[in-house]
Amino acid sequence: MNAGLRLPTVLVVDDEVRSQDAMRRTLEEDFVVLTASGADDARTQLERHEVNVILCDQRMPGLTGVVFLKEVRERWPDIVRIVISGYTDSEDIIAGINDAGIYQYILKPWVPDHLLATVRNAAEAQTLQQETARLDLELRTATPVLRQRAAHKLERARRTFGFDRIERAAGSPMDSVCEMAARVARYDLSVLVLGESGTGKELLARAIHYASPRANGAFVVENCAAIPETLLESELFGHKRGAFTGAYEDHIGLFQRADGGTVFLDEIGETSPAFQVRLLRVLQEGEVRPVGATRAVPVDVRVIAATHRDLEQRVREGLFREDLYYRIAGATFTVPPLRERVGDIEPIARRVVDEVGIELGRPGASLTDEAMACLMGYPWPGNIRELRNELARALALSDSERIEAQSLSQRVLHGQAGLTATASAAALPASGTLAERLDAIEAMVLRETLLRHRWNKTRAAKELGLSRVGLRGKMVRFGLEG
Ligand SMILES: Nc1ncnc2c1ncn2[C@@H]1O[C@H](COP(=O)(O)OP(=O)(O)OP(=O)(O)O)[C@@H](O)[C@H]1O
Repeated sequence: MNAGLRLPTVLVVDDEVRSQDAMRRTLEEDFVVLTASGADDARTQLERHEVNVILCDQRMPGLTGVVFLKEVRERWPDIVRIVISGYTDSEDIIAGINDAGIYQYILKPWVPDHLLATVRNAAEAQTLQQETARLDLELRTATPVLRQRAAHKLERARRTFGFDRIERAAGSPMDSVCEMAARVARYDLSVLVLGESGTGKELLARAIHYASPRANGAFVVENCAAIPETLLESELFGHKRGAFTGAYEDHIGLFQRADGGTVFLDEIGETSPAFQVRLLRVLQEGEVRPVGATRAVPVDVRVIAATHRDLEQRVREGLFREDLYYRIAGATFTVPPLRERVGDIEPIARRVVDEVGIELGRPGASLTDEAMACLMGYPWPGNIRELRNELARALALSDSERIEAQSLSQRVLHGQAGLTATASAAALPASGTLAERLDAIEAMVLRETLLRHRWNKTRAAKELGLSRVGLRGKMVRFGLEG
């Protein structure tokens, strides 16, 4: 161990002292280990120390680990979250995996080597982003060898978070969104990302950051709808000790922490007029004044905002300030819902199964063709987030590493939402030429019928009034395989 290096800090939250001790012994060579026996204790530790990784038991007095980690995600989004649980808790955890943004869950009884490897990987993922903030200096001042190393690290971050990370099929509507966004990324314009929940707005914002000259700086995320307004101001702009009850120490806000980088303000449409005034002032003046402070601090950040609302409509209704709207909407992108880009389902599902497989400790997981066909026949009102939850649940319930159609939930299995919604406006593609929209509907009907007939082409063709050869031709055209 090198005494000169600062070890990353892990906070272990467990009400059993024996488990705390066992984890401390496993981790203490590589990490500074803090412990807490419950949520209150953990909050105090998080307020006092800079924690890199949190390891939390799912069974806690008063609330579950996942619920607590959701709060941690909202208040301290940079901390990597790991939950430890018994097998019987898995349904709860799966339901909360995305909400709480859990990096991994570890099953009890845990094995020391596995626990240590998981926490090491988590800490590495966390430092990757922080390291990029230091690269700028390194790049400017370092020897050629160090400069090369810094450039290599930045390249790694770009690969992890860049436009290539946004899975899509060839010719997807996301191609033009990514192409335009990549162009805009180079300039210091504010960006507004519109789109339904779970469509990948944050992913697009991250890709813009890493394709921008600010890539060496931090990318910080704040969900404006997740915390009460007073806390939001203090989170973004910081506060001075004693500014309000509970402000025991000075707190540096996200704008200052992201100096030189990008702040992603999610759900901006939910903010109040009073908050909008404050934000507008910060953006106009390029400085923040922490709550309770007398002096303002200059900050240099690019703002990318996102909302699932129709923001122009909210401006017309007087719910969102017009001047702020024009300030944040330097360039606007709309991420289409998944049902309008059915072709993207396959590559996204493959990526998600890979990721979820690793998160659940089952790497190498895959989908049968029948399961994939079910995914493609369903309209995904909750978009990619719903797809992710569905696949995590299906993999957890599968006996093998290959997810069968039978492991999918009833609504996805029977394409029921797809079938009923085919007739409803909700599933109809809302953009594209008439021919493109009719194609999307035709593909959905074919998929659903084939699925019901378990890919028996003779029966599906009969029901649809097609010849077998005619059906085969359409299947090739729409890329449908049983
Ligand atoms: N094209 C894609 N390829 C792979 N994964 C994707 C893609 N789009 C979204 N995802 C994944 O889907 C999940 C939801 O994406 P993200 O959080 O970016 O959506 P969002 O629109 O910002 O959601 P919300 O509005 O609810 O905050 C994330 O896990 C993200 O990694």
